[in-house]
Amino acid sequence: MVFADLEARAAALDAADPLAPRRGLFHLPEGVIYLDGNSLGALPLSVPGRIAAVLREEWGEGLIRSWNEAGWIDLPARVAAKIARLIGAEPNAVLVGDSTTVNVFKTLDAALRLVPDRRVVLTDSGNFPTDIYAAEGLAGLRAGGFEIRIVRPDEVASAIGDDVAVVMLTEVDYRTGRRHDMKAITAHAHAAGAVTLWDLAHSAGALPVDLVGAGADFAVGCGYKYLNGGPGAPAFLYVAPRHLGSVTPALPGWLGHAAPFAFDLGYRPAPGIERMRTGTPGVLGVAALDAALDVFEGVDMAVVAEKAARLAGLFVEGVERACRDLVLAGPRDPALRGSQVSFHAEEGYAVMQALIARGVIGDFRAPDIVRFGFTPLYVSHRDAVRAAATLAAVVNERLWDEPRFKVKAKVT
Ligand SMILES: Cc1ncc(COP(=O)(O)O)c(C=O)c1O
Ligand SMILES: Nc1c(O)cccc1C(=O)C[C@H](N)C(=O)O
Repeated sequence: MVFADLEARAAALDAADPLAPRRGLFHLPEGVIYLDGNSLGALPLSVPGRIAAVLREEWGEGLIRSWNEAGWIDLPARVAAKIARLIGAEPNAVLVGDSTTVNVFKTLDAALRLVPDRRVVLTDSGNFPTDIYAAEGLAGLRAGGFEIRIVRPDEVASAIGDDVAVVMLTEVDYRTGRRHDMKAITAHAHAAGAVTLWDLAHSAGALPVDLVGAGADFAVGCGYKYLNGGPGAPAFLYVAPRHLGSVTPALPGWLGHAAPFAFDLGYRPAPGIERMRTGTPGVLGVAALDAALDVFEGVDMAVVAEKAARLAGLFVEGVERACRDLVLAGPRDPALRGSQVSFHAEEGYAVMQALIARGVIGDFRAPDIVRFGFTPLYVSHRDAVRAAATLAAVVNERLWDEPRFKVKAKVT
């Protein structure tokens, strides 16, 4: 076997892995090595039963009474508190709901209102496009608009000048895995009189995040990636408590009112983070996310990050040893990246399809990136080594060179 030594090392690491028992909390299809939890997390086994109970008992039997009797009305806040622990936020500073894109729009608007005399939103070319689209949409609605200045990721710190109102960044680059230094950039932004908005889509549930320690102002993130809330799961947003009193939502809604059931015609914001709520939360999605988040109970995110670094390290070592044609995209140092690694690959789309056909699921990102997410709660060290061996075989033996692997699907 090509990787006999790596296999032996992986087996020893698995045997000593404190997170290994967590794998049993997930449904994982037979014969699949799942390295795409950075796009859609795997299904926690607790979710189907919880959804069935919400449907049959709470909705079916309880009907409208369940808002009070099953606690639907407080459920988003309970879920938000679970997420808050994972991202180093104050428990009352996170709101669960809407999509990440909507939350970018809402928090960016709130951030800009804090710095009314400036007209630049600084971001980088590694940001996920939806954040920039949402900013463009907002710019079109605000009197006088604002400039969206896009620089290279390595230029961000030096580009924070005294005209910048908001530094809006995704902490972990969705393509390369490169990770920004949140604390340093936030300090830099504050020194220049700007505020920060962090997209944690590829951070929350993958890495230790410390919003309070970094002094972050605003943040958003996804529920369906490392938080395993299921396709289209509710997203979240964060507003630092020091800003909450002065933040008014761009799209106020009745459930964000100080007294929703007074049905006043005039809007008065709720005192806390609830003021950012636009409308009724999707209870089914929030309940699924609630059950899913239990897999993190008692988990130390520092231990998750250490395992992620070992998994990715084994994978990169295996791929680079066996396969000269693949070039690492993004940082080699685990301290500088998130929980994923990517390679530049010629015919990357077909390579990924051939890999998926052999039971190793990652994804492809244009123009030439094959991307692998390592979710330490359910990926083993052996998985990482076997995935590397399968990828090397696909590339070295040109197993991707079949017409069926070149047909582009609607969703990649
Ligand atoms: C960094 C980042 N932000 C935002 C999104 C989009 O989030 P949503 O589909 O919840 O709007 C994604 C992925 O789709 C992402 O990777
Ligand atoms: N949200 C997705 C979807 O509905 C279908 C396919 C992929 C996604 C993703 O989340 C993509 C992801 N943000 C990325 O990093 O590429």
